[in-house]
Amino acid sequence: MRCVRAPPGTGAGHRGRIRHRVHLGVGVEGVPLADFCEPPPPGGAETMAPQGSRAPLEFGGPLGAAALMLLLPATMFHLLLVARSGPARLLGLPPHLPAPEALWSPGALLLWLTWLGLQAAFYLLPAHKMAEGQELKDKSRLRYPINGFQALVLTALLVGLGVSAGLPLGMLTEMLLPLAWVATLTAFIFSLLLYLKALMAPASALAPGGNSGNPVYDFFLGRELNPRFGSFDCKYFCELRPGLIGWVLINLALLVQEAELLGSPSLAMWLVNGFQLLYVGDALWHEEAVLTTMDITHDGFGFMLAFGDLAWVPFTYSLQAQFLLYHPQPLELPTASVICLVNAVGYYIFRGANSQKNTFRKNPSDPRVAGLETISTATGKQLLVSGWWGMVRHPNYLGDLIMALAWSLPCGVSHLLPYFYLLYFTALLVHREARDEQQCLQKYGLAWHEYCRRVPYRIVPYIY
Ligand SMILES: NC(=O)C1=CN([C@@H]2O[C@H](COP(=O)(O)OP(=O)(O)OC[C@H]3O[C@@H](n4cnc5c(N)ncnc54)[C@H](OP(=O)(O)O)[C@@H]3O)[C@@H](O)[C@H]2O)C=CC1
Ligand SMILES: CC(C)CCC[C@@H](C)[C@H]1CC=C2C3=C(CC[C@@]21C)[C@@]1(C)CC[C@H](O)C[C@@H]1CC3
Repeated sequence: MRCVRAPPGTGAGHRGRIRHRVHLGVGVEGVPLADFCEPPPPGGAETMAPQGSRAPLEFGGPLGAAALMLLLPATMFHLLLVARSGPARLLGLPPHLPAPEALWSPGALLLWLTWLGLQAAFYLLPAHKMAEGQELKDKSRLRYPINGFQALVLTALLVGLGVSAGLPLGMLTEMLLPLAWVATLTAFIFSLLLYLKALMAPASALAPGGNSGNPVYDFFLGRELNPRFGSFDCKYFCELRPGLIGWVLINLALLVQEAELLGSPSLAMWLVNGFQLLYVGDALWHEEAVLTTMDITHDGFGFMLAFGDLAWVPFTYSLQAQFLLYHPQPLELPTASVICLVNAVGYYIFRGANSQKNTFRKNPSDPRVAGLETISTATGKQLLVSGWWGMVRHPNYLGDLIMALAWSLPCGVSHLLPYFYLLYFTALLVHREARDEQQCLQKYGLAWHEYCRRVPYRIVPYIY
């Protein structure tokens, strides 16, 4: 990287800030390295990163993408089948493969399309706030409705009305297989349409990674960054609405079904439902924060996210509740209290870290974050180096993982199956953390190196 001194008044200088500013190691003649590094060219850091066919391939390239496209749906169906089997062995074969008619049901298709339509209608309702996304390559910013929490409340009201009018919500648990099947088909068809749409999109609309030229890889990762039909943003809609709200609705149906079978829901089922509802409610309450995640700012919308959002999240994230319906677990109050404490600690770290960063990114002078130590970077942005973000480089992942543990503990320790989410999520976050580090290194260069020196652990203090 060529290094020059940033002229006074540019982003790299940050004169006049009342902040404990940290200098980035020492460059030539004792001038801090941060003040030397050339800011990225107009268009932002994205323009510095290799794009299109020059971008390094992720996920094992086309072969890895093809394998994942088979492996992910296969894993989801394996989990759905094993959860209802007697032995519930994560690593064993399911006792029987479903007959084709157990997978296909026109009723499930109708229900699924109605669900997508309902959530799309809620998305299109007037929003109390419109948020702006990150700056795009062409310097424009997209606008997004902030009404996800409203969609959750409206769904709850509608389901509540339905149940009081006699809707057999518990029956949903018997449709999970055909629903998962139509969700997977929808994800395939949707990704294909998005891929074709992206062939006509201008270069400026393409995602940095998903336009390698290899159709399998690009189909998996997604070619277009923010595919839209008018003002309807497909990726933003799918990331938070049908899948996340569907997840808690499936959980609720499992709770209702358990109550019908046992007379009342078990304490373990209450805990799993409560914890995961808190998580989903929190995500929708802080909906705006999703606009800065790599899924929205970096990844295209292809099979990975379409399948992940529409099928993987509702049908595998509800695994603990599925397991509990078929394998009820006794849970004493003292154990339940300890599990609640674990979830509370996880949530405290997760929310504290996410809110601290979001507040800082919105307004670094906000009194809640103004006293924190920072490192200046050549882009003009700063990196927090104390508070949550001074403990490890991804404190929010740590909190998320602790919560994942709390969601499995109510299922006891007799089976590995309910711990699948914790295992998968650890792998996902380790991989995601590595991808984020790579992107931050491209964005912040030397300043990121300095951050890594100051905060050496990635997710778990003193361990990783
Ligand atoms: N349940 C699930 O399946 C999943 C949950 N999640 C959760 O979603 C949330 C969002 O995660 P994710 O999108 O991965 O990314 P993060 O919220 O962790 O954001 C990473 C970004 O934060 C900024 N940043 C990093 N370090 C600092 C610092 N020291 N000071 C200030 N800014 C910093 C950088 O962006 P910049 O500098 O450009 O602002 C970086 O790219 C997390 O809580 C995660 O646990 C994520 C994936 C899946
Ligand atoms: C199918 C593959 C294994 C990968 C799928 C990944 C997706 C399931 C996740 C990618 C990023 C996600 C985020 C969330 C849910 C899971 C997916 C879609 C959240 C919405 C969960 C709640 C948090 O508060 C915010 C998360 C943002 C990222």
